[in-house]
Amino acid sequence: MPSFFCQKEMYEFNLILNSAHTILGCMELLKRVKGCEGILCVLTEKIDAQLLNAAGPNLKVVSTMSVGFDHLSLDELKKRGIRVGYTPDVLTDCVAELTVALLLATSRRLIEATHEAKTGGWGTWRTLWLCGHELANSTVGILGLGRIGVAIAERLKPFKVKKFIYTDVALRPELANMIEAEYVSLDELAKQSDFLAICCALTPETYGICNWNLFSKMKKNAIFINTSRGGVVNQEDLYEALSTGLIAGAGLDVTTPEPLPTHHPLFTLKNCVILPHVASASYTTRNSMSALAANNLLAGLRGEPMPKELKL
Ligand SMILES: O=C(O)C(=O)CO
Repeated sequence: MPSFFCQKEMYEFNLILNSAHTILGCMELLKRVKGCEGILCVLTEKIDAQLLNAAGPNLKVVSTMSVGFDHLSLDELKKRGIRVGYTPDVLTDCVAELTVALLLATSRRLIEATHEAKTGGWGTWRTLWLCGHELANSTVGILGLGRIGVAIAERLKPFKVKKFIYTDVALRPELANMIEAEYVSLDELAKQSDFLAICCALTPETYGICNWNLFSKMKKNAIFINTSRGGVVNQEDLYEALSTGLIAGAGLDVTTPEPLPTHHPLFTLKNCVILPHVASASYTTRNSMSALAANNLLAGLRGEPMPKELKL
């Protein structure tokens, strides 16, 4: 995990780098942050009251190499006057691209198909074998319309999608106009969507919002795609919806927990495609995220405006 902890000396910053490709244990992390002025973290590191107390009063800035910030206790950071940097925009294209790939892999059953081809299931050509659902003439719903939702819609439009609809805590007229998306209620989003892409941040309001209540209103042919955070989905309800044919399929890049244990029931379902949180995993994007996170950190340490600061 590329975490850095900074202590300012006379002219330079002293970097304490976790260069191991593992998450530091809680006790180790608490030990290492002591006295630091800045922390550069990734989304697996919980920045909560315990960690902030361990860091102590020198801490001025937390820079997360992620667009999501549900791993940060914002109230605690605000209370202590600690500035926060994050990495929006630089990953939008990459996440949108992966979302489209996951949507197609799920709706056209690509993982099942390659498995059949490899393992002898490929017999004579059969009329309905491995049939899926196509985007042409479909209605695509977006739950949480931000930059990423718009980028997904822009990429899906050439597939001849008939209509884009969205819901959010408020109307997003500027973004919606870019993709000619219509605002609907959450119920209507569930009822009308052939493809439902979840793009909202994980907040107390969105925690578990994709639950039986939502799935039970969806179409039987609907494909559910989540590249936001696992916490927005009630996974027991999703399992029930998928295994009983209430909806046609789900593609998940995010789960609860991560990694999802290999014995998890969702892994037993052919109509559930699960990826290990790789939406932003391109060399270009990860480089941009790292550079932005480092620049946010340095600006915060120097008391300068950050390239991307979260307003607390
Ligand atoms: O930046 C984030 O929040 C991610 O989830 C990276 O994919």
